Parts: sequence; C-alpha cells; structure tokens
Amino acid sequence: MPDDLLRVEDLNITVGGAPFGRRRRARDVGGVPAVQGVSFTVRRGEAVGFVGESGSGKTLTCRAALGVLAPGCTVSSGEIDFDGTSLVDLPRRRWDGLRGTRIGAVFQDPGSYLNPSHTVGRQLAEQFRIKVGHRRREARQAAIALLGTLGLHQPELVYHQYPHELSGGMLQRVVLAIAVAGEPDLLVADEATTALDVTVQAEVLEALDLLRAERGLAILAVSHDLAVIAQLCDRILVFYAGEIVEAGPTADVLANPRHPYTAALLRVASVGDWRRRELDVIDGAAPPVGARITGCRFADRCAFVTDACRAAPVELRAVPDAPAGTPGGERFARCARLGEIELTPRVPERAGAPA
Ligand SMILES: Nc1ncnc2c1ncn2[C@@H]1O[C@H](COP(=O)(O)OP(=O)(O)OP(=O)(O)O)[C@@H](O)[C@H]1O
Ligand code: NI
Repeated sequence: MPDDLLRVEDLNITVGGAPFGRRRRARDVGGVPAVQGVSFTVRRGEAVGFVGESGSGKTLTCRAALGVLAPGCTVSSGEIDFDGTSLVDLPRRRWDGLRGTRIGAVFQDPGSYLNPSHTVGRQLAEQFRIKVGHRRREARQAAIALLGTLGLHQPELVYHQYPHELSGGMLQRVVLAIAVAGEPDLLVADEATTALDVTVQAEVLEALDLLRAERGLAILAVSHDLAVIAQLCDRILVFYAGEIVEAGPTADVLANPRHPYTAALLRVASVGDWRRRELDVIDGAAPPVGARITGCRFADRCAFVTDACRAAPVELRAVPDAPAGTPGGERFARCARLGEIELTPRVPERAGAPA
C-alpha cells in the first residue's frame, strides 16, 4: 500500500542472548523469544498505539523499529520496512541518517536525553543546524518558534534555561521538540507521558495532536495506560505476552473488545475516567518470557477457556462481523472462541470522551 509508512511483518525478537553485532541472528547466539509474530503497519499521518501489561513486548517492538535494541536483544526473524527501506540489518551509518531525521523518538525519562550543562535552546537549535541545515540565527528562531508551538509559555526565556530549571512537563516538551526538529515522518513515543501528572500529560498529548495536525506526523505511541492511547490514537494494538492479541480502530476496540484480555484490560483501565486509572489489576500473571506454550498464551487467566484453546496455536484472525465502515482486515483478534463468546462491553462512555 502506498500509504504505509512503517510496515512490520512477522517480527520475532529474542532476549537474553549473547551480545553480538546486529547482523548476527539470535539462533546463533542463544536467547529466548520475547516478541512473536508481530505484524502491523503505520500509515502516513496515522497514530497507532500499543497497549498491554508490563513485559508484553511493546518497547522491544519499538526499539527494533528504531534500531536501538539493547545488547542481547535481537531481531531473529521478520521484516521491518520504513517507507520502502528495509530496516532489519541496516548498517549503522544508514540508521544514523534515519533516526532524528525521518524517525524521531521520545521516551519516558526526558532528563536523561538532555545535556545538563547546556541550555535547552542550544540543544534544540543544534538539531535545526544538523538536521535541517539552518544557520545559527535561523536555528535559534526555529527553536523558539517550535517551543512556542508545543505550548511552552515565553519560549525565548525557556530557550536560555538549563534542564534542571524546567519542570518534568516542560522537559518532555523540549525533548519532543528535539525529536521533531528534523521534521520526521514518524514519531515513536514510548511511555512519553507516563511520568507526568494528569494535567501536564494532557498538555503533552495536545502537543502531539497538534504536530499531527500541522505536519501530518505519524505516531507510534506506547503506553500501559489505555486512556492515553485512547485519546491519542486512531488504531490500537493490544499486546499480551509478546504477541498482538487484538487490533483495530480505537473506538471499535473500546466499544467492542473481541479478545478476553482486551475486555479485562478495559474493565480495569476505566478509560474516560482519569481519576480511577490503574487502581485495579487483572488477576494472575502473564507467562514468563520464553515460556513454551502450545495454545493461547492468555488461557490460564481467561474466564472463557476451553481445552481447545490450549490444544493448538491461535492465529490472529479477522473479526468476521466487524461493524460497517471498518475496512476489511483492520479488525483482528487472536481468540479461538472469536464469535462464540459474549464479552462485557466497557463502562459507558463519559460524555464528550475522546475516542
Ligand atoms: N535488554 C533486555 N534483556 C533481557 N530481557 C529483556 C530486555 N529488554 C526486555 N526484555 C524482556 O522482554 C520482555 C518484553 O519487554 P518490553 O520492554 O518490550 O516490555 P513492555 O511491554 O515495554 O513493558 P513495560 O510496560 O514494562 O515497558 C520483558 O519480559 C523483558 O523482561
Ligand atoms: Ni516498555
């Protein structure tokens, strides 16, 4: 499809292997599978969100797409294609040309990406010089303008401040500015608002929305907080124990979860009610990384489990009765009992809730 910006196909990542170079395949170096058979696309200008419990493989998948997997973590098979370029086995030099220019990234801990001894303005302006080729004066103007766009008041003052002088929310917007200074096509935001309080989180989400609207920026967002993903993203991919177990347009996934794990996640997440988030958890625990499981990986925690669920691998299948207007192939669930079981829809939507 010409509109696909990032296409990931049947991605498998192993962890805990010997830390050899990126070209060495994991089967040569040991390690256990932590991400299995993950496929998805992000279209131009689209915001796609990963949700799922801690350890489900969200960050590994993003890091693979950014070419920054930790030592010992390896793409053992699969394809990652960014706008026609295959990223698996891409030489380091070519990665450096993509990262920060065509693909930007922002993570949970903004402070660690900034140099404490330089002003934030200097660090941001530097991006405009390197990535866009601006001269010093232009770079400074562009930096101040972008800080203003991202909702920082008195951006010319912020420009001259050092990281320690800024609040967490301001820092996160500075890091966001650095990530998008090179006008990337795709921004990967991994738990980018997690450390922030709710009000500031909302401001950063607004800044992201604005970048989408103004620049047609595509976003791949990760959060264990469903409410964040629900507000920001067009489509949701639900991760469980290293696999995608459900995928579809945000509104439809929230209204009609088709995998028991998603339904459980929705019950504990209280989407739309910002005060009640994360007070509850789903009973039981996900299988450990590398566990050999023949059938459904959620079986031990599932209220609907039958013997058949454990007998054979369960594929991600197109939801047969997806609502009209859901383009075919967009609504998927990895449940052997798809279509057989009635899942409780989520709590009624808050009036005016973002969808
Ligand atoms: N560098 C590493 N070495 C060994 N194991 C790793 C490494 N990075 C991740 N893992 C394992 O791979 C699994 C998936 O990790 P990942 O960071 O992708 O989870 P996640 O979905 O992002 O979780 P969280 O919500 O906690 O960020 C985890 O069980 C983790 O322990
Ligand atoms: Ni993570």
